[in-house]
Amino acid sequence: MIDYLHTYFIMGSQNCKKDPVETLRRAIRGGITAFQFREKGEGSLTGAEKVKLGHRLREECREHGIPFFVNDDIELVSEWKADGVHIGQEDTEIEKVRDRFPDLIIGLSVSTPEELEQSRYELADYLGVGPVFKTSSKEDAKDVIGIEGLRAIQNRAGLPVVAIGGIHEGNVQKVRETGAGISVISAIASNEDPVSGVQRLL
Ligand SMILES: Cc1ncc(COP(=O)(O)OP(=O)(O)O)c(N)n1
Ligand SMILES: Cc1nc(C(=O)O)sc1CCOP(=O)(O)O
Ligand SMILES: [Mg+2]
Repeated sequence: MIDYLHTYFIMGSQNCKKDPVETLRRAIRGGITAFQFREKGEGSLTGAEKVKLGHRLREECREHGIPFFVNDDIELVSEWKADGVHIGQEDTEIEKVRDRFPDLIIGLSVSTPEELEQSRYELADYLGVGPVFKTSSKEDAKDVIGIEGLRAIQNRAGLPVVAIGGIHEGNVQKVRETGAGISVISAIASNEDPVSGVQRLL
């Protein structure tokens, strides 16, 4: 595993109980190792408001040495001087992203061994694999793959993997045992106290 994948927090304002900048600040205090800005879905910001919030979250990450990832939108990579981007199977093709940003950290979503084989996954730096468990944070989530599904992709890919989907303090140990990193939205963003939300995952 790459260090930054250990405890990877994903969030947009639509996920937060409190102010998003304060939520990220607390998550950083708790010990997250990477952050992805995913402003997406019902209640999310768009346009100038999204760009402005992205700048504030990016600044928070920079101050604390936390890698900042953009979800989906490669047009905002340069605007925010992001460290990386995370793309899925339905987003901009990885070939195009790698051509345009040779030095960017690129994460690619993979849900099944078949998807893996059909992807140019060797162009990615890491794979986001899931949903490992049932999630309510992504409307169009694919079928749950479980720990076995996670291991099947890990064994084939030979790339660092971060697991995603429904990970919380009650099941995190099973995921940690696979050697994958963990990425979460609700276990931190929906926690009344994001500091302890992170610490319970560590
Ligand atoms: C670390 C990580 N893994 C997987 C995803 C999901 O990406 P995608 O399939 O493109 O879905 P959206 O997040 O864009 O709805 C992710 N964002 N991060
Ligand atoms: C953004 C995302 N991608 C997934 C995938 O399976 O690719 S599951 C998911 C949502 C993760 O949120 P939570 O930690 O609240 O379940
Ligand atoms: Mg996507």
